[in-house]
Amino acid sequence: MQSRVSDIDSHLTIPPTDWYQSLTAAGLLNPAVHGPARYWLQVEGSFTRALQKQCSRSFHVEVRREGFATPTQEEARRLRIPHRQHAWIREVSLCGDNQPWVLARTVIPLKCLEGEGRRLLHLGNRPLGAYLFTSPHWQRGPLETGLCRPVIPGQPELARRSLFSGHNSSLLVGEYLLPALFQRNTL
Ligand SMILES: C=C(O[C@@H]1C=C(C(=O)O)C=C[C@H]1O)C(=O)O
Repeated sequence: MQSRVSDIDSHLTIPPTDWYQSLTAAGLLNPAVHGPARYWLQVEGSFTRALQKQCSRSFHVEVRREGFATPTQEEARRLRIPHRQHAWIREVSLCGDNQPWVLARTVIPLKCLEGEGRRLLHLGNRPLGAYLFTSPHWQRGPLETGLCRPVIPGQPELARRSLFSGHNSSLLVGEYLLPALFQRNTL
C-alpha cells in the first residue's frame, strides 16, 4: 500500500479500536461519547456534507495511504470476506479550513471493484461520500461507535463506522474523530 504519511504527523494515524453496536453501549465504557463529540458520532447522511457545513473557508480530502492490502481479521469478519483476501484500502484525512478534523479508513473488497465500482480505485482527492451518496445502489447500514486505544499522543479516541451495501457486496467506512473537530465549540 502506498503511504504518504511523514514522521512529522505520525499522530495522524489510526489506533487500534474496539467497536460497539451503539453509542449507549460504548458510553458505558467511555462517557466521552456523550460529550462534544456526540453530534459527530451520530450525524446521519453524508459525513463529508456535514463537515463541509462546519467550514468557514474550505474543505478538502488528503489521501494518506491507498492500495491493495490485507484488512485486519476483524474487518474481514465484519465484511464477511476470507481472512487473507486483499482489498483496496483507502486512508484519508478530511480537513476543514486546512486542519485535519477526521481520519477515515475505507476497506473496499474486490467484489465492490467490479464494473462501475472500478471508479473507487481512482477517487484520488475526491470524497468517497460524493460517490456513495449520488449512486442509488449504496445503502448505509447502522452506525457503530468505536473506542480507540491511542498509542501516540494526539491520536483519535472516538470513532464511528458503518457498512455500505451495494448490489452484492459491501464496503466498510470508519471515521476517526480528531479532537480539533469537536473542541471548536461551534455546535
Ligand atoms: C462516506 C463518506 O465519505 C467520506 C469520505 C471519505 C473518503 O474520501 O475516503 C471517507 C469517509 C467519509 O467520511 C461520507 O461522506 O459520508
